[in-house]
Amino acid sequence: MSNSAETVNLAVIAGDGIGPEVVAEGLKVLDAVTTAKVARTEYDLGARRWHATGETLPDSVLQELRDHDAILLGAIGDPTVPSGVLERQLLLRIRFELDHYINLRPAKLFPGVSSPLDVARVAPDGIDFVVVREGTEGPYTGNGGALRVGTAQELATEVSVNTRFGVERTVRDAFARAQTRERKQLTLLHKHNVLSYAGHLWRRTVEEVGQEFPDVSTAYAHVDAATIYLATDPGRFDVIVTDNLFGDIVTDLAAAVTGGIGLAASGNINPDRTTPSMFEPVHGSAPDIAGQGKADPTATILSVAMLLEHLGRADEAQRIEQAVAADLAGRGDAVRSTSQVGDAIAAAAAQG
Ligand SMILES: NC(=O)c1ccc[n+]([C@@H]2O[C@H](COP(=O)([O-])OP(=O)(O)OC[C@H]3O[C@@H](n4cnc5c(N)ncnc54)[C@H](O)[C@@H]3O)[C@@H](O)[C@H]2O)c1
Ligand SMILES: CC(C)[C@H](C(=O)O)[C@@H](O)C(=O)O
Ligand SMILES: [Mg+2]
Repeated sequence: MSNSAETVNLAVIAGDGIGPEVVAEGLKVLDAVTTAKVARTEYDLGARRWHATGETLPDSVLQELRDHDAILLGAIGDPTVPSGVLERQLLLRIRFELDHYINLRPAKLFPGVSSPLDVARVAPDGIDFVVVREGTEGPYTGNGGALRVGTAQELATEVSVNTRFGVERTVRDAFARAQTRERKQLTLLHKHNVLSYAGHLWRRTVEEVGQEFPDVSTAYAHVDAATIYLATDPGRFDVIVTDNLFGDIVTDLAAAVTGGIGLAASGNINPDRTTPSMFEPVHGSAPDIAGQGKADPTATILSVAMLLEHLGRADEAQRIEQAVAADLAGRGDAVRSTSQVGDAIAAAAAQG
């Protein structure tokens, strides 16, 4: 339980595309539910700033971010900026510099939410799992290069970096999460039939760390087969642990089968709490619907719940989850704007 008088120093990066639209609703719900004094600092980062100044993430801003209790991010990325510039130099830089080694992505099918799957047939007991995605290694480290660019002899490499240290801390975190859940089951997703060096490190680490968690059962699936199971038998998963890239891909699929990307929340977490963790929807800036009030803010609102939970305000997080669950149960086919969804959830959360 939290001290209701506490101040939460929150850094807000609304970002690009639908980012500002969904963040506004996330903050609306936060204000409706929390008794903490929220001191917000808004950071103008993303495409607008890059065009205006050429800056992505100045060192001084990164330093300021460190002084907050948590960060709320909307989305980064814009078609007018070369692909990868904002993603790498802004978003990934924050995740790496703040050592967000756990990218936590719950996938839960809420009652009343329609899935493209025939859930009654393929997941009669429901879908409720969490992906523990490694957040600071894998092919995301920028370890690679290109030679003879633009020629017929062009060569490009993108090396996946996996350290025992990085894999072990992720796997241990995933086991610990599995231990708190009813089914206590951990599945490693990898591709050790082909990616032998990294795959065997992950497999051995799961075997070894698993000795510390005898009550957690373990399973393994090659990531390609896992996409089959996510579509045909998603109820089999409880906690998934996987590397950075596989985790990115399977969490978009996980979102799709649990009602859509507009509902999928995430946390970039530093479990050691040496830096502020950052919470954001799994989705991107959705340039195709930006500025139209069509974006579903639910993923951001659920990310705010994860943020509150992380800050020890579990009761407030639960109130948001309950308000979202009630809203989802009653949604039907009605088309509502981004702010109408936010208003409804904020009102329910305030009462809860
Ligand atoms: N964490 C992030 O900031 C993040 C995550 C993913 C992608 N991106 C970036 O976003 C940009 C667009 O990427 P993309 O198109 O591949 O992925 P995207 O997630 O932005 O969009 C994929 C599809 O989902 C829809 N969608 C996304 N969020 C929605 C919401 N809240 N409500 C309703 N529909 C929603 C979009 O309209 C689109 O059809 C790229 O620059 C990409 O690099 C950023
Ligand atoms: C935009 C990109 C760097 C990011 C990722 O790959 O992690 C996104 O796809 C996500 O899922 O948060
Ligand atoms: Mg992604």
